[in-house]
Amino acid sequence: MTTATAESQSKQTMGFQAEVKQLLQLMIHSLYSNKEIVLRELISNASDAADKLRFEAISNGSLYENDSVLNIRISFDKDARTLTIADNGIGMRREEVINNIGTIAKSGTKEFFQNLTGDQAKDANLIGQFGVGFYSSFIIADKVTLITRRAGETEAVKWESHGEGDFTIEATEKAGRGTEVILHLREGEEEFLNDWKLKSIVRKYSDHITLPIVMKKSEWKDGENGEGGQMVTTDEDETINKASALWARSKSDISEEEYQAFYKHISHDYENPLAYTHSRVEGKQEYISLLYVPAKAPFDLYDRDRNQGIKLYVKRVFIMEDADKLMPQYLRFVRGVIDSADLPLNVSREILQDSRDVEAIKNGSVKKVLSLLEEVADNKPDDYAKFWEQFGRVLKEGPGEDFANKEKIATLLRFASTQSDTEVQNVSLKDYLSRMKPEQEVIYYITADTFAAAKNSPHLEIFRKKGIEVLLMSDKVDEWLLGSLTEFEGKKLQSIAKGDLDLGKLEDEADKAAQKEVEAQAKDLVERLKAALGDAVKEVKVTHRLTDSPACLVAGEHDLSGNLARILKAAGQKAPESKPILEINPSHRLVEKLSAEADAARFADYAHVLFDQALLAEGGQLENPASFVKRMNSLIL
Ligand SMILES: Nc1ncnc2c1ncn2[C@@H]1O[C@H](COP(=O)(O)OP(=O)(O)OP(=O)(O)O)[C@@H](O)[C@H]1O
Repeated sequence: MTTATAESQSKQTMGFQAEVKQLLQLMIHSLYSNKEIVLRELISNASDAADKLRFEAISNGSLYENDSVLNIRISFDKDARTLTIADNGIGMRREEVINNIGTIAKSGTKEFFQNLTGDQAKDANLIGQFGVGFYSSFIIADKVTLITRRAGETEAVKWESHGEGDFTIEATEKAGRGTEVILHLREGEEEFLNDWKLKSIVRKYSDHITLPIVMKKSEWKDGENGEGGQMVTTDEDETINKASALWARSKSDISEEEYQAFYKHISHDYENPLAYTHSRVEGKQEYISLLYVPAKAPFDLYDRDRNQGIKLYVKRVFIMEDADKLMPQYLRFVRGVIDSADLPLNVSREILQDSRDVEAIKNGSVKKVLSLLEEVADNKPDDYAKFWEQFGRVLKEGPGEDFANKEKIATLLRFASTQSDTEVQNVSLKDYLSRMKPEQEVIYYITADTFAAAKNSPHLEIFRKKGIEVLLMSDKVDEWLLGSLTEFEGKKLQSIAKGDLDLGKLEDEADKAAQKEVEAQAKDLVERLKAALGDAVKEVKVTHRLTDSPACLVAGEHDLSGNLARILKAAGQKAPESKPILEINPSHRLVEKLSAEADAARFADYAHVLFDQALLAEGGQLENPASFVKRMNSLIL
């Protein structure tokens, strides 16, 4: 990944990975107005390094090297124009420095770069989500020196770069373990050499960091001989943040701003969260959870390999960040902290996997998030609409994944419907039930590849005529959802494009008698069509659903819908072969014309065209488009 050109045994110059170069350029330009984040990012890294040391030291106490009071120290040197952020955390070995600081090893890097638009405001937001981390240093520094020693090792490493194309790396000495980042400030960045200003930035961004952030105290010194006084730095240390785990504090002591700042710290998001829930659970399992729902979906929401989301702590000690064990996939957008009082400190990923305690914590946390969403849906519908737009498609994975909470998730789902006929998904199943006709027994829906195909589907004709609402489903995940969500509050969900259409009590006896009569009259035609279409269809029937279109295709009651079969095929999966049923509308002029056609060859052409059109109307693809065109032409001429 990096190209090494050895300059000497001890000092090497190496090129940044191409993506790093690109990111550096972009970042310096688009985040320039956001300089303060540099401190936030570097403090955050220092705090992670301390967490890692604490965790490793559980099994190897000697890593503390007689220095177990962990902290972060910030200092500046006005004359040298440097700002230094130092920690006594885990530190890095030479290869770690090269791998961590010279390359971007994150999942989703490619998607990230593809998403950049060149629009500064939009890109700044994306870069924020991606997490600029250490590289943000170059927003305010034209040279960065990093000196680090891994806990337990003797050799230290010095890394240095101007943030352009390359960096140097060489061996050095460092007494204490941990990392020191020295920013050589750019011209015009003097505010970072101001004691008061630095402290106010640190307080703003890092109050919730659990480590003490220490700076030298400064005090006012009067001038001598009547000259003006000035602030001078003393030798005394001062802790400038609250340094307590925010989630462990009592709710009433935490301000809205602190909750928001903490969210930004753990999520690297620029925006405030949409909602959060903070609770202390006591009883069999004791734990604290502070869980946030973001306002915006991250660019890698659909990347199933991402493992971030929930940080697990045991008695304030950071253990790991592993969304999988603590949140189900369908809630993978949730960010936050879970701090258990019962799990062993040396808990490993394997233990987490099988732990009943962890399962209980997970179940409890899922309930909290679902209740939070319910609360937002009930009390802040505009916020819920925003949530749905960002995460609705992910939540739709829920009923298939989380059987125990199926009903609860179902009440949170929103759909587009024929009620408003717009693409906006804002109809809940409860709304639907409340609008159902008194005689209506099931919830009707249609699935299609696109919203337009669903909305314009011929299958809807009878429903529109009778004023019966139908849910319009066109997200890919809808088919998966409908596989597990088959009823809601005792009412079955029924596809209007599958099986025989039985409108039950929505039809009166006169309707049914008229239908029977049409069927009897079309019996001959149906037989001729079956013979002409042969294997292409499972059956031919007189429709019940169409009023304006000549024909439509319907899947058998127990067959896959045409839409699902196409999704599976596109995904390269084998779908069970099932032939569609062709339903015809004998009162349509085209069908009348077909019925009157005595010439067998022309009749067959009409029959195939009718079938192919019905397939096209529902978003399907013709097996043999050329023969469709040929037939159409022969009929036109
Ligand atoms: N002070 C530090 N001590 C030890 N390791 C560090 C330190 N700073 C950075 N690193 C290492 O360098 C890696 C890259 O840091 P960087 O800030 O670029 O990204 P990150 O922290 O992994 O991601 P993000 O900032 O998006 O959370 C870190 O994951 C960590 O392994």
